[in-house]
Amino acid sequence: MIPHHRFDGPPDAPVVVLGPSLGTTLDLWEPQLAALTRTWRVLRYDLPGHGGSPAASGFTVDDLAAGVLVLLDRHVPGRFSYAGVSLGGAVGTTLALRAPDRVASLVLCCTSARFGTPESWRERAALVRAEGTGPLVETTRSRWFTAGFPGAGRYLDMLRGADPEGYAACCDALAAFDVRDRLGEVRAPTLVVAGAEDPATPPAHAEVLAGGIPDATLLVVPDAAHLATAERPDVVTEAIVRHLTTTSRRTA
Ligand SMILES: O=C(O)CCC(=O)CC(=O)O
Repeated sequence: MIPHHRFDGPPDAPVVVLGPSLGTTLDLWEPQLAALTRTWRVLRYDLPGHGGSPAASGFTVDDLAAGVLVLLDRHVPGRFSYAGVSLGGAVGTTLALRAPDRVASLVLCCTSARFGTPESWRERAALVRAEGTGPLVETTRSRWFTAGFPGAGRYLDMLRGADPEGYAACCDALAAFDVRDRLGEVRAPTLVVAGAEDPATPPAHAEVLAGGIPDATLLVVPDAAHLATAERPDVVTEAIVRHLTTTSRRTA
């Protein structure tokens, strides 16, 4: 399952892979692109049924990570850094567990070692299989952004554009994801970012990640909900650049 993807930035620069969240496309990372491509070759990818990736069913987060690794093996055989939001962050944690020698540095944004109950994800998957993503849009607005954030529209359009089966299959993958007992195995230096007002993956989830990963630091971003990278790029982009710069010097 090789995802639709896009490279930006200098071809010879060190690589950072950017993973999107459920319901968004690789354009989620547009606010960070200019800053990151000054130093890194940026590889962004789409989840199944999102953006340019065809829909698929019956996959796990581990399968998503395997697809990213196949993509990297084709284009970037060495080490890489990785930053992911939510489901994209779960893919990053999985890559750090599967390929510890490859992941030089990790950024986990608004994500979790376990995302709520499997039942809640199965219910969401069933709703979307029956009715599409339309019924989710207004409740998602208040999970993704704090009230009054003016830039929500383009991100909610990504959700509206997601293929129902692809979205539902990602929910199934989240239902089965639980790496709480494996966080101590993550070797990559990790920045954990939480939105202070994120109801989907609240700061308590970030505290579990930062407490369990041996070399982790935690940043809680004020005035941000689930898509903190989009709502507070002023804070988050600078933190990601600083972390990648510092840790790639330490580990390259
Ligand atoms: O955003 C994700 O990748 C998973 C968590 C989620 O779906 C947040 C939400 O829309 O409620």
